[in-house]
Amino acid sequence: MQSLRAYTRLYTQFRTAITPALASRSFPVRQMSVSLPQTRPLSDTEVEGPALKKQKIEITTLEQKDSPVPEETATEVVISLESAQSANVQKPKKKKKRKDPPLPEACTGADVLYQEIRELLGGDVVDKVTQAGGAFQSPYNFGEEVEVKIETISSNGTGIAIAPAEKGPWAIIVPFSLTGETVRVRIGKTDRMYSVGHPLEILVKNTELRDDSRVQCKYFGTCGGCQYQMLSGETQLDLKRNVIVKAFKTYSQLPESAIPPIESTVESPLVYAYRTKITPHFERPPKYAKKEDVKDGEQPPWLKIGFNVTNSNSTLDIEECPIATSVLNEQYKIDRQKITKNIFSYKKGVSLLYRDSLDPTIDAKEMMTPPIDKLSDAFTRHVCVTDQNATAREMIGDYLFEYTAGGFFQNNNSVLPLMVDHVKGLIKSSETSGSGRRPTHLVDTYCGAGLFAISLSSMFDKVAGIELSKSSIESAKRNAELNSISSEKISFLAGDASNIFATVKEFPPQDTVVVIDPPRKGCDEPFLKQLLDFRPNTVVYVSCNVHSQARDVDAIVRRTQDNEEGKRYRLESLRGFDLFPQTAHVESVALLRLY
Ligand SMILES: C[S@@+](CC[C@H](N)C(=O)[O-])C[C@H]1O[C@@H](n2cnc3c(N)ncnc32)[C@H](O)[C@@H]1O
Repeated sequence: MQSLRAYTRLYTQFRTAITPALASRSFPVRQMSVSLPQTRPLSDTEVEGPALKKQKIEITTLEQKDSPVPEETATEVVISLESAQSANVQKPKKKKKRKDPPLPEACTGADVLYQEIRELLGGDVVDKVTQAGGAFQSPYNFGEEVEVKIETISSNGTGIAIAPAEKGPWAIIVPFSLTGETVRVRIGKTDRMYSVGHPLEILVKNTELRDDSRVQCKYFGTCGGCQYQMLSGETQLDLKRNVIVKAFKTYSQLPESAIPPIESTVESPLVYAYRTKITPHFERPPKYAKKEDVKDGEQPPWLKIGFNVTNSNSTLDIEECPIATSVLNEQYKIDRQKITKNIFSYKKGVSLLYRDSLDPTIDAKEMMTPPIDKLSDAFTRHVCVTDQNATAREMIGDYLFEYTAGGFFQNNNSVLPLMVDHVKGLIKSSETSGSGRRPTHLVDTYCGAGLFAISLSSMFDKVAGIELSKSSIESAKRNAELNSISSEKISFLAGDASNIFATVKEFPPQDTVVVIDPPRKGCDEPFLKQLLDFRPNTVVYVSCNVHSQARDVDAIVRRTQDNEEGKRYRLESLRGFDLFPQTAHVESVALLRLY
């Protein structure tokens, strides 16, 4: 009888929590529309930055789930509770004390957030709570509504509030909120030392920074792609500079005197319609779906094609993404209709690819044969490539790059020439502030399709690039050919970045520049060891994750300082580039030189 009461209580709690969701399938959209601007979405995957991954919606227990709650899942849970009631009710098993999951991997988004929460609550306090087994014990109930005041904006772009003293040390992270704002939130999922607070209404706005009329996307406030559309460009650049400052404070132990003044973040010429790759996704039809649901090609409510809802694994249906280029949006619109029509032919969820490309049907050699008529419509026409294995191409500065559409290439080509020019300027400064000599050799590690190796090649006598992806190396070789760089001068190798040093033994380290542009996790120990053994005069470290960059730069500087003999690296320049406007992501370029 007692167990039955327990089930009934749980069932009632559950119904109370999900009633708003059942009233509207787009629960979070409704919630956000109360007070936050309705606007736009985006994003994508892998090593490059803003990431929206396709994930299956799977909700098992009330405690585990976070809004929004899809109706079909709610029904499933109700059925299972009812069948438990009618069956021979077994005594619920005593819950085993759950062991806390391991700490997040260093330098990941989860780790950065945890470190920032530790900093706010106090490391000792957090350690005490953790030892007492309370790191995942939220003082709030799931679904509870509370008012919170935002203390700061985290590096991932969400506001962080601290729970009042009587609740104990705890944080609430609130997407789309700003420092100083008071927000009414609905408590969602719990993580290590924090709860997610879904914003319902901003009671006190930070009018100095926020102007909701800036928002250009109707999905903004719900979609997980953008965080900053309500801010001016200038504020976004300042926040990103601050992310670099914090990263070097937290992830390097370099003294302040060893960190140069961090320059202002370089603005992207395009702040909307800049993104050259998007990867929206959708799930196969749910079990309850019927073919008649797709009447006259109309999209049924259960079909969501788009990106993830912020802080959630569920998909938000998105018709267009204003930060993506127009050719991507045009193709995506057409495909949405086709997918809807054929949705019952999909047996699995799908992640789509949209890549902006110069028209690949035009002969590339012809494009690069002088005189290059850059004004010709045919040569500058952009198309959308959707086949992962097809070739995409773009012009960066005076160089043409081809690559496999599904492979890596930077996603904002409007700002790339500025970043490449900045790297050129850093290298040139060797002649004045460094060795006083022109560096003659370049090693481009993690080179992808050869962006830096090729763009910088005119500055050097010899260039070598290395990259793990064989298809990217094929592209890099072809790009050297397309841009008429001889194989005597430039070579590319497929393999682990650390292997390059064995192949460039004839490169004079004192006249060599090494460019490092690793994936988000940064460099591994074998790479750092080989780099430090080789000891090039100049290192330019480009990164889409300033936290792993700060850790690696620290290792490079301190390990040469610890070595009493010989020269030491100095961090000479640090600057952010806004490759991802409207989001919290920043690309960072560091210069290290041996003295
Ligand atoms: C951030 S991308 C940079 C690519 C290139 N520099 C560019 O800007 O286009 C990082 C690249 O590192 C490659 N990569 C990942 N792990 C690697 C490893 N252990 N050794 C060499 N390359 C690696 C990835 O395939 C990816 O192309």
